[in-house]
Amino acid sequence: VNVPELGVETQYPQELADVLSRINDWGLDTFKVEELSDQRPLTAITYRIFQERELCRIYSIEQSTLLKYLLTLEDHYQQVPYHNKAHGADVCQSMHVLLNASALDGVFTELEIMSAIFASAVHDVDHPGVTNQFLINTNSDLAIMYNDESVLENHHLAVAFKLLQSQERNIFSNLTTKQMKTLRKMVIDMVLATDMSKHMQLLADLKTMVESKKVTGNNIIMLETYDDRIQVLQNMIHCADLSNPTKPLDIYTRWTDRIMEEFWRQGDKERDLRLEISPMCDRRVASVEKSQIGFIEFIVHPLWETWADLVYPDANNILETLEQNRDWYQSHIGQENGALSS
Ligand SMILES: COc1ccc(-c2ccn(CCC(=O)N3C[C@@H](C)O[C@H](C)C3)n2)cc1OC1CCCC1
Ligand SMILES: [Mg+2]
Ligand SMILES: [Zn+2]
Repeated sequence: VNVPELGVETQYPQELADVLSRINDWGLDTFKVEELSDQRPLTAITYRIFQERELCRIYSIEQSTLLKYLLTLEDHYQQVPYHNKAHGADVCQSMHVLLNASALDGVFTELEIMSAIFASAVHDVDHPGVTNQFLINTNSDLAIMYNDESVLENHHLAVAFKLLQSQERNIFSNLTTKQMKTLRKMVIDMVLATDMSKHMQLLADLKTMVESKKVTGNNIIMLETYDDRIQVLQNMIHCADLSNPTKPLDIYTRWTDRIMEEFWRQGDKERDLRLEISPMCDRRVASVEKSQIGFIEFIVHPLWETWADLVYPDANNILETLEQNRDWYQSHIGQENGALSS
């Protein structure tokens, strides 16, 4: 079965190839891929990463099977402002770059790498654009199904694995039973780690690992146990999920626009339901810049500072960009949308 060169049909083959040639760079413009791929950023980016890492050859994955899975996966991302297929594509590409840190050279097996790329691509599939707390507060079917515990993250995993059950989409059909068992466990552990409620524990464990960091002669991290290996991958996908503030400013501000619109729509629902409006979800008292500064100060910078210690000096530029972006938001408090800044 012949497949399109870039995995997706496009009226702009040369431009799309040019943007995708930056697949290994931290500043790849996911929005440009979204526009040039006819709204197929997740398929285009993930397909390119599988090619880049020769995963189809290593695991005998039919390219047409991979594309069928990716296109169906992409169609199962909902049309919400932020947690849509572009976010899935962005986290997948960010993870791909983080896996390339020289401090991690040769550390992870190809199966662990494929698990990490797959986990990132699927990590928010079928996200409804509201938080776990909202689903719990509104007695949603999903909260009932998952007993209020990591409701969204459990759902993303169930959808992702269910899509694999059809033979024409089963990209892992040529893995051994043991490999599939390992992949499934690692993907579950990584996606569950993207639940914000796990953040403090993840960060505490990462700090402990950094303090007792063991490296080889050429400064490569040594990870002996499964727990150590999965802990690094869990923090890695969490970093990728919280990477917007570390990207070039023009890209970062577009993600901010999207997350705020998603939060404000949740606030609109809460207002209509006579529920208390969640923090940062009331479009009438927006302080977009202050929210981002708080998000960076309390969550993103502590996490990325620790990650930068672990892979020192590979993430230094990322940390630098994060600090510059924080300063930019600091100097732009209350200016942008002219809204009353509380
Ligand atoms: C570009 O801005 C953001 C980008 C990403 C996030 C963010 C936080 C945690 N995650 C991981 C997923 C998650 O757990 N949640 C639960 C809740 C925090 O809502 C998040 C959206 C999803 N993602 C937050 C961002 O900004 C904050 C939210 C509005 C202003 C400050
Ligand atoms: Mg999520
Ligand atoms: Zn996410």
